[in-house]
Amino acid sequence: MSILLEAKNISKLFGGLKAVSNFNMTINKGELVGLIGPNGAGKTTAFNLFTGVYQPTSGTLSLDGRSLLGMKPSQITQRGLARTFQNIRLFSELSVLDNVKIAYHTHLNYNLLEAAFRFGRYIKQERQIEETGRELLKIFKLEDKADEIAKNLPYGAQRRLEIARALATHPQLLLLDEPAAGMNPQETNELMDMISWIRKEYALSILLIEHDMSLVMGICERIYVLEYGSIIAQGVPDEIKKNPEVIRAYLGEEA
Ligand SMILES: Nc1ncnc2c1ncn2[C@@H]1O[C@H](COP(=O)(O)OP(=O)(O)OP(=O)(O)O)[C@@H](O)[C@H]1O
Repeated sequence: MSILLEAKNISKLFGGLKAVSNFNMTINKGELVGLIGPNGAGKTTAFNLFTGVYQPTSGTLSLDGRSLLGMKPSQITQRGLARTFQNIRLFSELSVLDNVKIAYHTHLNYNLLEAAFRFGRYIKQERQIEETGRELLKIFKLEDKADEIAKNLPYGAQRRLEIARALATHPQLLLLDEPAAGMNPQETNELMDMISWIRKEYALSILLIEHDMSLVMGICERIYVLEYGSIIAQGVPDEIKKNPEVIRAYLGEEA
C-alpha cells in the first residue's frame, strides 16, 4: 500500500503550550482513518497543520511524497487535500448548488481572459460544473434543495453540503472534522453509509475526527488516539477498544 499523507515528528507550540507534540501519522491511499481523543487533545490543530492554516514548529509533512511545508491553504487544496470544519462554514447566503459550484471553480483550467476569448469552452465547462454539482447533491440527498439558500437547510443537511463542497475540489484526501456533530442517530447512520460510499466511488483517503464512537468504530480501518497533543495509541478498532491507555484516557464511561 502506498503512503499518501505522512506527518513525521510534528510539533506545534502556542506560546508555552504544546498543542501537538512529536506527532507521527501515515495515511495510505484509499484508507479510512479515525483520529479521536478528549476535548483539547489537539485534533483540530492537527487538521490545521495538515491544511496549512498553521505551520508546524518542527517536523515534516508530505502529501504523495511532496512536502507541504510552507504552502498556503489554497495551494494545499489544489494539491488534493480538502476538509470540512467543526463549525460549519458555508456561503450561507448562496444557494446549495452555488456552494458546490464555487468549489469546482478552484479546479477550473481557464482564467477570465480565456473565458472572454473562448466563450464556447467556458460555456461547456460551466455546463459540466452544473451537471457534476447536481450529481454530488444527489449523492448527499440534497438534489431537491439545490435552489434553497444554504442557511435555511436543516443542520444535518448543512453538514452534508459541507462534505459535498469539499469533494467538489477533487481531493485525494478528505479531512472531516466531526461530520456527525449535531446529527440524530438516523442521520448519523446515513452519513456513515455516505462516507463509506464516497470513499470507494472516488477512490479517496479519508481522515475523520469524530466523537461518535459507533461511527468511528463502525467505519474506520485504523484509529489514532491523541491525548495532550501526543499519540497514545493506534491500531484497528478492536485493538483500540481494548487498549487500557485509551480506556483510561477517553473511553472511560463507555468501555
Ligand atoms: N490558535 C491557538 N492559540 C492558542 N492555543 C490554541 C490555539 N488553537 C488551539 N489551541 C490549544 O491547543 C490545544 C488543542 O486544541 P484543539 O482545538 O486542537 O483540540 P481538539 O482535540 O480539536 O479539541 P475539541 O475536541 O474540543 O475540538 C488546546 O489546549 C487549545 O486551547
